[in-house]
Amino acid sequence: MEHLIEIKNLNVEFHTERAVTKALNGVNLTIDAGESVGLVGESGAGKTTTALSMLQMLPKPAGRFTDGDILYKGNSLMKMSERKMTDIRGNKISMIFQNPLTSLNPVFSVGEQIAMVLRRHRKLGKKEAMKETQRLMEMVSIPGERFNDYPVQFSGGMRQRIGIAAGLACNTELLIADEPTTALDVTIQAQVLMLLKELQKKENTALLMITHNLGIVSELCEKVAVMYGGQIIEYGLVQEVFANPAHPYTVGLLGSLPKLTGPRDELYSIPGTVANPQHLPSGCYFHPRCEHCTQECEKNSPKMIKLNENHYVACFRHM
Ligand SMILES: Nc1ncnc2c1ncn2[C@@H]1O[C@H](COP(=O)(O)OP(=O)(O)OP(=O)(O)O)[C@@H](O)[C@H]1O
Repeated sequence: MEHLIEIKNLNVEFHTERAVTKALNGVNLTIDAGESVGLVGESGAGKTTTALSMLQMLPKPAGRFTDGDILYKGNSLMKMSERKMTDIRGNKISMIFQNPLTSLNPVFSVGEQIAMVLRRHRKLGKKEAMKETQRLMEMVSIPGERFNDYPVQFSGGMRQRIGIAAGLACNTELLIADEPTTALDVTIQAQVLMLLKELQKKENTALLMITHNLGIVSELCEKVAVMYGGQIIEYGLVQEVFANPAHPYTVGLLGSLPKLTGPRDELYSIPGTVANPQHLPSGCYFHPRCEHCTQECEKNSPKMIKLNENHYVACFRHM
């Protein structure tokens, strides 16, 4: 079956006057139609860079693809003309950001902004676009009469729901949500996430959920990809990976979650600091923090291996 998205050995660097940051170091990931995938890992692991690469929106001139490819339904995004890419961006692949105020333009009403997307990508006329915008706003429980209100007139939770409506405006095939609820308080967070899940299922949109929050992944996603040092080091069905984490880093991430039931253990935190992408270690990037580290781990980089149909890991302990 053709994948909706196939990221193959993706390498991205950021070149600044001071340093070269190796943000992505051979990312491999597939997303199929309608599938929901959680992308997790500590700050700096390369999650946002992976997402921006899919939209060909790396900050320029610092961001550079140095190797690999991204296929959208079998076609290379790297080789695509800017015109075709503009059509895919915001139409087939959309992104919801952490703070929707930065992606919503303050000088246009929210209705106008969604309508603009519809007119451009779905070629709707003015009246049709307005009607469709109001339908979308109501789908995320914002009254259609608020079409002419400006972003500042909405609460944070409402703005994020508008972000979701805008993200889904064009029969989007893949919605990328980058920490979409961290700026919201917990009850509103839960509402926005439930809505996202509901709409994703209803519209059969694939979802890439970028988050630090493993609880969100277990609620919302079928699959999970764990990132470390610009690589995916464990991947599989959420139930399988969370029940039997195979990479010591994933074990650490899951161990650092507070338990709601049972005896209260000390909260575990992974020793050491996140790999520095300006000075990556030799061998397995996690080895300086790993309690199972051997000489092999210091020297060589582990390849991703299949543990079973639903579970893959890159760690010498499993080879
Ligand atoms: N425009 C840029 N210029 C230079 N370095 C950058 C730039 N954008 C990102 N980086 C670096 O690339 C690495 C990966 O960053 P990225 O934002 O993808 O991580 P992340 O996993 O999304 O982190 P977070 O969870 O904090 O958002 C980091 O070391 C970051 O400092």
